[in-house]
Amino acid sequence: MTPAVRLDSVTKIYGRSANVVRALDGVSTAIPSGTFTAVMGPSGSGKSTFLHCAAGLDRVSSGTVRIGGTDLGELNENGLTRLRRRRVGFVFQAFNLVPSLTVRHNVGLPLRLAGQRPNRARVAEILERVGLAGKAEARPAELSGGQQQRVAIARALITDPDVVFGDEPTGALDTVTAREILGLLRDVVHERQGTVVMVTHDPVAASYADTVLFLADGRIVDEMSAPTAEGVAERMTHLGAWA
Ligand SMILES: Nc1ncnc2c1ncn2[C@@H]1O[C@H](COP(=O)(O)OP(=O)(O)OP(=O)(O)O)[C@@H](O)[C@H]1O
Repeated sequence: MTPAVRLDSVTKIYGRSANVVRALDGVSTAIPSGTFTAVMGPSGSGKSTFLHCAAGLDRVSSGTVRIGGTDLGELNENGLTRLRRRRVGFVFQAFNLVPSLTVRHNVGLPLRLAGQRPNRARVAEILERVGLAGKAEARPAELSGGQQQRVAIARALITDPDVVFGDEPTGALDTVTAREILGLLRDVVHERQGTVVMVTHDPVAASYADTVLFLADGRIVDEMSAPTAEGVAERMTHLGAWA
């Protein structure tokens, strides 16, 4: 089966001459559909760069990135924009909802941007799935942080994307709410055969994933299946993350 996301020998270089930073250095990995993957590593190891390159938010310096078999390097800017709108969902630490729009309109926004009219029943179904039935007409400011992140997850799912990318999606939430959001992401993956790739600093968050990829100095240095928070924390300590 075609992986949801595949990177082959991906290198990303920032800067030039004396100030060159090799943020990704020959990264190859295949993320199967229907899995939840966490990306961990010390500060500066390349996690955000990995996420941005894998999601088509940033171009790679060399190597290839494929989403569901589409080589992103072969797409022009319009093609890349279309792919990001239709085939990729994003969930950020800061929720990034539009304050003036209702929950229903926030959730339908990716479809509108893609030139489609959001189907009310579909929006209602997604809102129910994320535990927000009855909040369709609320505005973001009327919701708790956890509820706002649920709206962001619903918005990420509305296009039925090949993959949802999360950048510290629980970083702004209290522990209990973070656990609920992680449980929701895990359920989405397992019930809908969705695919989630999440960058996190938190070993407990990573333990909700099926697989953890460990980055150090722009390379994948380890991979852990069925992770436990303790196992992930121990691995991070060996990488010098908390030295
Ligand atoms: N736009 C940029 N210009 C120059 N260097 C950059 C840029 N973005 C990232 N870098 C460098 O690339 C390397 C990897 O950065 P990246 O942000 O991907 O790491 P990270 O693991 O996400 O870090 P953190 O956990 O601190 O967010 C770092 O050395 C960083 O300084």
